[in-house]
Amino acid sequence: MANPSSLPLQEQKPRKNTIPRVVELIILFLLLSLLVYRLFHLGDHGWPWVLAFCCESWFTLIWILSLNNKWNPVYNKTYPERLLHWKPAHELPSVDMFVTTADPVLEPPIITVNTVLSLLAADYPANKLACYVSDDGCSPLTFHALVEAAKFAKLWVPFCKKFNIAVRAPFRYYNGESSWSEDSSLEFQDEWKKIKDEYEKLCQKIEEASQTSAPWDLTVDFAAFSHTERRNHPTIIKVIWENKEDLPNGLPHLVYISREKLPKHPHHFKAGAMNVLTRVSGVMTNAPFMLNVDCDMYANNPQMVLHAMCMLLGAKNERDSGFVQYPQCFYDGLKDDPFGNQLVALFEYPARGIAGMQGIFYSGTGCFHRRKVIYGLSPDSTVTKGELGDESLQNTFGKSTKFSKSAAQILSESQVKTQNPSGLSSSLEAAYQVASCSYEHGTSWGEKVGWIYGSATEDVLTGLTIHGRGWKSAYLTPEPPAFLGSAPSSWPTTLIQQKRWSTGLLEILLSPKSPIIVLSKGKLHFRQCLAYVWIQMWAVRSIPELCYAALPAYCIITNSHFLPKVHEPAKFIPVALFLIYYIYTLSEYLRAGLSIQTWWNNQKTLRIIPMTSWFLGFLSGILKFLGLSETMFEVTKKDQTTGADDTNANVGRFTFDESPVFVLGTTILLVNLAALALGLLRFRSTIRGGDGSGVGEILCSVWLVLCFWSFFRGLFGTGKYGIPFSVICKSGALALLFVQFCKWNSMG
Ligand SMILES: O=c1ccn([C@@H]2O[C@H](COP(=O)(O)OP(=O)(O)O[C@H]3O[C@H](CO)[C@@H](O)[C@H](O)[C@H]3O)[C@@H](O)[C@H]2O)c(=O)[nH]1
Ligand SMILES: [Mn+2]
Repeated sequence: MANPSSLPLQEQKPRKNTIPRVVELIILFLLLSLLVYRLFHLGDHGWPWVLAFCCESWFTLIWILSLNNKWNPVYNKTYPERLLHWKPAHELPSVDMFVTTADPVLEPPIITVNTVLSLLAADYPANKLACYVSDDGCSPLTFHALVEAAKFAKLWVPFCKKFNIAVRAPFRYYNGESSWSEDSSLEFQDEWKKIKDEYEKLCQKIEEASQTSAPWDLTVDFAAFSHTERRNHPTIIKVIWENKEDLPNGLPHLVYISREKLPKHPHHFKAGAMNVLTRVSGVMTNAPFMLNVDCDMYANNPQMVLHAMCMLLGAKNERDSGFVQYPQCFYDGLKDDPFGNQLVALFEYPARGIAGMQGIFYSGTGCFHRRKVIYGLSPDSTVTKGELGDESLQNTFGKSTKFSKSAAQILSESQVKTQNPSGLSSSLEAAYQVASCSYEHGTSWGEKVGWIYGSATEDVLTGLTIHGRGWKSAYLTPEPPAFLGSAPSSWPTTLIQQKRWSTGLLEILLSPKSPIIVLSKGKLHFRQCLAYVWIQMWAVRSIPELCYAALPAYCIITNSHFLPKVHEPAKFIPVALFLIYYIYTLSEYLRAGLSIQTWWNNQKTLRIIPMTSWFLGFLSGILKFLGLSETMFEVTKKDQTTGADDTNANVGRFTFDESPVFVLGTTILLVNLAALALGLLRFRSTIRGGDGSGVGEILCSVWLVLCFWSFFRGLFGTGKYGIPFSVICKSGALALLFVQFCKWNSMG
């Protein structure tokens, strides 16, 4: 038998992919044939033909990019049980765990508390872990909840470890009917009930505190919160719990941080919060690895640290695991993903393929970073004495001597553990210093080190910067999933989230940090660059999508055509494309274990989102580029349970509000309805052929109406299920304008 300590901690296996590849190439061939056909007939038709040609060229380009993404899918397997043979527990490296929260209303503290509890209970020596919570909401309620949570953790964590509980976020654990069977030991049953009671008390305390306006005594522990405003307050740092005796079976440190905020000062949203977390943890515990999660992403697999360590310590070459990313998965997802926001297919196909190149993108949560990578190191780079000099360090990392020392330790990879003989509180002064607004002034934070500023999708930008230095990243998909979060539970929230993402991604593409510029510096792989371009073009893709969607209606209204006629053999090209493409996507969904309904729901949203959210994202990205406005970060609302209550028929129903995204969507629907009405009036001549619009245009228009079916229902819905009257009016006016435009054009 092999010596267990010589077995690899991780393996990467390519995933067989022959049939999808062949189909992808067939689709590419068909797209190219369509383009050739169009080119040959360019002279015979008007501008709809030219526009169709442009759009289809674009779609072909996107197809090539997506083909590149999916070409070499890989699968990583990790062996946490071998890790313990490999290294005794007390030699495992430390990990600082970061949780960000920003708004006690949109992100109820009980959710953050559960995430924190799940992290504190991870299967890892407790004296190697520290948990830091950043609260951009500066909320005494969040702080209060965490203080109470720490008390509960003293029962919860030992209970989880003693009985090897699978799910360590109590709200999920106690959600199941009964988590024990008849033959569980009496001792277990007793503790189970006792702790369930305690958890209910905890929930009640937090609930009560959120009802009353100021239940806490602002004079004692909460004094720091008096006279604070969310956007204007000094730093607050509280060591809620400290593992003073350094016990491996104790409870990890728990620290609350609300960084300083001043009204006119740029705070860089989550990226700014992450940098403060990085620095405060640097002066306090300075672990070589950092895990970060959003407040709603609880650890669902207690071994997630061990799995990540297999990759971080077990990669043949350190450069192969600059960071380790777990997929974003969601709990209690609505049945059949009505809003298309559960991202399963995205994390199964493109993500796995990109993992086979330079590595998956950093996606903001469920990610382990090497601190030295975040501090700007390149793989194999050796740090010179000069760079470790005080002056150089302070220019890069700021004026705190304590922080500079900690950074020097990380950069020179000296194994000496930060000795904090007098405990975390001895670092408080330095912690306050590095969390202040002015600290980053004149340093490299947000530029070369830390989370990079300048995009609402700071995650993709930060990951790109890391790949740009030559690091690779690893994608881990253990079973059960490492982290689970809450997907937006409503349609407006989904569209707003997509808008933020597309804007943020476009911001990167248009900035000096764009992948194309990074590519020219030499360390970003070419195919990886294409993958970044693919995702960062989301917003831009709205334009050809909208144009192409306007074509069928335009042609029907003006009685012209942009598709081959029924009698032409060339008609088989679009028909084959349509059929093969949709069968291909359906097979992807089925292989990933998703339902046909999920596939169809996703296909619909894949048409709606680009034409609505991404288009608005495009506009705000361009405005920002022209310096006319600043982009914002609208925090996504988190619900504790979403689909759990299946008896409620309205769960997953589409709701609408007055947002411009709905004006766009409704307009597209109305235009197509108008076109179809006209087409029906002319139905007989349409069927007979001639040079006017034909069956193809009608079918396309019908298809669009099907894709926008939720909007169709919204026209007749009442209350929040109906599209607001003002939106219908605006859309009606826009639709009329479009019809009028078509008429002018056909006359001119
Ligand atoms: O000023 C801010 C704004 C947000 N956040 C936190 O950032 C996280 C993500 O915000 P959320 O509203 O949940 O956005 P999502 O769109 O769901 O987040 C995805 O997309 C973001 C980039 O747009 C990434 O940062 C996230 O990690 C990724 O999960 C949450 O923990 C927030 O508390 C802050 O700490 N400060
Ligand atoms: Mn989120």
